[in-house]
Amino acid sequence: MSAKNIRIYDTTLRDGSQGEGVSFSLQDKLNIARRLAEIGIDYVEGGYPLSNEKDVAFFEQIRKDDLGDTKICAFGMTRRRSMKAADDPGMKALVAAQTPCITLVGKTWDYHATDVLNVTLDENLAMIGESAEFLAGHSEVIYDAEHFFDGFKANPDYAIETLKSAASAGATCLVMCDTNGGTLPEEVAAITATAIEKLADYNIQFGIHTHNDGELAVANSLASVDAGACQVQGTINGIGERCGNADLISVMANLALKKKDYSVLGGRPLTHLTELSRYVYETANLQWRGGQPFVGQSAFAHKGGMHVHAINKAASTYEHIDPAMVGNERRILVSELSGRSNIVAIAKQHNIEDDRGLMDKILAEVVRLENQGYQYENAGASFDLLVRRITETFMPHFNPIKYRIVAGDRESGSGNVFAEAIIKLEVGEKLWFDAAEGHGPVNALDAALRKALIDSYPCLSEMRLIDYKVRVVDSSAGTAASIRVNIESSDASETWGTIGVSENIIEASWQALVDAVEYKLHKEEMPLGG
Ligand SMILES: CC(=O)SCCNC(=O)CCNC(=O)[C@H](O)C(C)(C)COP(=O)(O)OP(=O)(O)OC[C@H]1O[C@@H](n2cnc3c(N)ncnc32)[C@H](O)[C@@H]1OP(=O)(O)O
Ligand SMILES: CC(=O)C(=O)O
Repeated sequence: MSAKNIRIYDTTLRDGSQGEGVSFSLQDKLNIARRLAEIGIDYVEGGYPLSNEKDVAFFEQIRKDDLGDTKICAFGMTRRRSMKAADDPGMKALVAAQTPCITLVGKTWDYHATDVLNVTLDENLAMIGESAEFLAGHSEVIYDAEHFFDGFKANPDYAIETLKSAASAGATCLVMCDTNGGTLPEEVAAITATAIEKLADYNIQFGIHTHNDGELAVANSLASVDAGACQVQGTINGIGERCGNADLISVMANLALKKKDYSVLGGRPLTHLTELSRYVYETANLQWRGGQPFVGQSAFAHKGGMHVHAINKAASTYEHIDPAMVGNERRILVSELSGRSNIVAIAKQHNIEDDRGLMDKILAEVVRLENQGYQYENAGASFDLLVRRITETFMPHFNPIKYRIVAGDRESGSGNVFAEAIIKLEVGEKLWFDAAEGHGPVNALDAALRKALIDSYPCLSEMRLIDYKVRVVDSSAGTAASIRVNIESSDASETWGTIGVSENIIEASWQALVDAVEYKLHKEEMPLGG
C-alpha cells in the first residue's frame, strides 16, 4: 500500500511572527515564502491582510511569483458580530489579497463566544457559516477551529456544531487547533477520531494545528495524523505565540522517516531541512537552537568517549537516523570526556591516518590545554589548527607582531563609546601597520586585522564574526582566573568556532580572532589531511 501523503501547512509568516522577538520585514517574508515553495511545502500562510500594510504588500507581490504547487493563504477571523460578511472589513481584506486559499479562524469554545466575543452561541455559528460561505465564493477555504480541543472538552456538541457550520458553508478542510497548547496526545487522538466520525457525512478533510505549551506540539500533531488528520499546520523551528507551534521540521522528519505509512512533500527527500531551519533562524535574526532535534548543531554531536568509541564501529549505536537524510552532519566533540576514539573519529573526518602514537600526542595536548581552560567542544576550527600544528601541516599566513588597544574613546555629544585597535603584522616579506575603530575593543581588533590582511587575502571579505562569548574559567594551574573567549565566524558555506584563553580578555579575544582567520585561509587552500 502506498504511503498517505500528509499536506504540510506552514504558518511561520503568520503564527511564527506572533513569537516574541520575531519580526519579519516584507522582503524576509517574500524570501521565506519562496524558500518554502522551493522545498515543496503545500500551503504557506503569508499573514493577516486586515492587520497591517506589510501583509497587504506581501500578498500583492507574492502573487506575481510562480510557486509551483504551493498555495499561498491569507489568514483572518470570521466576520464581526451583527454585520454582513460582505460588509466586514476583514472579509474584504481577505478577498482583496487574491490568494488561492483563505484560512478563516472561528470560535469553537462556547465560553469564548459568550464571554470574549459577547455573542450568542447561534450568532457565533452564523458568523462561521456566513463568513465561510462568502469566502468560498472567492477561493478555497480552510477553517481553523480555534480552541477546538478545549471547546470540545467543555461542550462537545457545540464544538461539533461549529465544524458543521464551516463544512456546510464550503470549507474544504477543518483544522482542529490546540490553541492553548495544553492538550495531551491521547486526548488529541480520541477527539480527532470523534470529530472525524461525527462529520463522516460531510466528505471533508481534517487538519491539526498545535501549540507547544506542554512541549507536546509535535507529538500531538502525530497523534492527530494517526487518528485521521491529513494536514499538519506548524512553523519552521517551532517559532510562534508563547512557547511556539509544532516544529514542522520535526513533524516532517518523523512522518516521512519514522512513520512508514506516511509521506510528506509528495515523497521528496528531506535533505534541505537543516539548511531551511538555519535560513529561517538567520532571517528572523534568532539564535539557532543547538539541541533542536534533527537539524540542530548538536543533534548528531557526540561527546562521551564511550559513545564515540561505539559510533566508530556503527553509527546507529548512538544515532537514530543518518544525519544526511535531513541535511545535517555528525560532529565529534573534544573535551575532558574524550577518549582516544574522539580523536580518531575527528582525524578520520580530516583524512588523517589512524596512527596510535599521533592520536595519543593529540589527546595529551588537548588534555594539557583543557587544564589551562581551553575547551574544544565549540571550537572545532581551533582544534583543526591544533592538529595541523602537531602534524606539522600548519602554514601560518601571517605573523602577528603586536597590537594595542585604546578603549573607551567617547565621541563628543553622541553618547557612543569607541575603541581603537592598532596592529602590526607580517605577511611574507611585507610589514603591515594598521588601525581601525570599533564599537568595542574586539570589534576594533577584528576590523584592524581584516584591514591589514584583505589585500593579501581577498577571501576574508566573505567572512563575518557572528557570535562572541566570554567566560571566566578556573584553570587547574591555580594562580589567576583565566578568561575563555569563544568566537563563531561564518562565510557562505560554513560556520566555525575558535577559542582563546588568557588572564587578559583582549589577549584571549585576539587568539580566537587569529585562529578564526587562519582557519578560513587554511580551508580555502587545503583541507586538513589532503
Ligand atoms: C489563535 C490565533 O493566533 S488568532 C490570530 C491572532 N493574531 C493576531 O491577533 C494578530 C493580528 N491581529 C491584529 O492585527 C488585530 O488584532 C486586528 C486587526 C485583527 C483587530 O484589531 P482591533 O479591531 O483593534 O481589535 P482587537 O485586536 O483589540 O480585538 C479583537 C476584536 O476582534 C473580535 N474578534 C476576535 N476574534 C474574532 C472572531 N473569531 N470572529 C469575529 N470577531 C472576532 C473581538 O471581539 C474584538 O472585537 P470587539 O473589540 O468589538 O469585541
Ligand atoms: C489559529 C491559531 O493560530 C490557533 O488557534 O492557535
